Amino acid sequence: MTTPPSGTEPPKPHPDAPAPGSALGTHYSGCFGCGVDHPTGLHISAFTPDGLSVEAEFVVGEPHQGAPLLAHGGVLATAMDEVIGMSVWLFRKPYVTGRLETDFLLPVPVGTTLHLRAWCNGISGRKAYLEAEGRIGAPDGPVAVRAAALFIEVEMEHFARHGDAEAITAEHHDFEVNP
Ligand SMILES: CCCCCCCCCCCC(=O)SCCNC(=O)CCNC(=O)[C@H](O)C(C)(C)COP(=O)(O)OP(=O)(O)OC[C@H]1O[C@@H](n2cnc3c(N)ncnc32)[C@H](O)[C@@H]1OP(=O)(O)O
Repeated sequence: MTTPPSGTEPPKPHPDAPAPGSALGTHYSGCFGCGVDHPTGLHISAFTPDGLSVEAEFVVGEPHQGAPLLAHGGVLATAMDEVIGMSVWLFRKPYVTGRLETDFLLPVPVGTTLHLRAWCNGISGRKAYLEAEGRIGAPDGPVAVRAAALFIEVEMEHFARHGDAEAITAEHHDFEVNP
């Protein structure tokens, strides 16, 4: 379910994608994954090396523990969901996570810098097929976490109908919500 149908081409950068090397802002200041105003969130900040994929560093801290001095798997899955969500946002359409598969390959001690990377393998209709990995200590370090995801394209109206329309219009002036 997270593998693109055969024949699906890898996507090309959107004409309005950020330039290679650009930092990516938060999609919502209150987001648990990337929100700058979230009091206890992961505060992931990322950049795109090529307008197609996303890279970020996440330092595992004491608030992220499951077992003593080891990262909680759910926190790591959240970090993967976040960088994958950032990468699909590069295609300039709103998507939500439909399915997220996560493999935990190595324990991740508190104090570790996880080097995260997310990319898209293909888009077919409303479905985007994405992957991510988290490597310990360096961009070419050992892979500790791997994820595969199916994201589903929605209308901006999805967030207004199920969430907070005013917060969306306040932070997304480039989208028309509930015209
Ligand atoms: C302001 C900020 C902006 C930007 C905001 C960016 C936020 C990013 C945040 C990080 C990412 C998140 O955590 S997002 C939050 C977590 N996710 C959610 O809350 C999503 C909750 N689920 C839903 O709202 C819904 O189930 C949807 C939208 C995913 C799908 O509902 P729908 O629109 O009615 O469409 P539906 O017909 O059911 O599905 C469309 C196609 O996808 C397939 N499909 C759907 N779900 C799945 C699934 N889990 N596994 C496999 N396949 C699936 C269906 O079989 C179908 O295939 P076919 O029959 O066409 O072949």
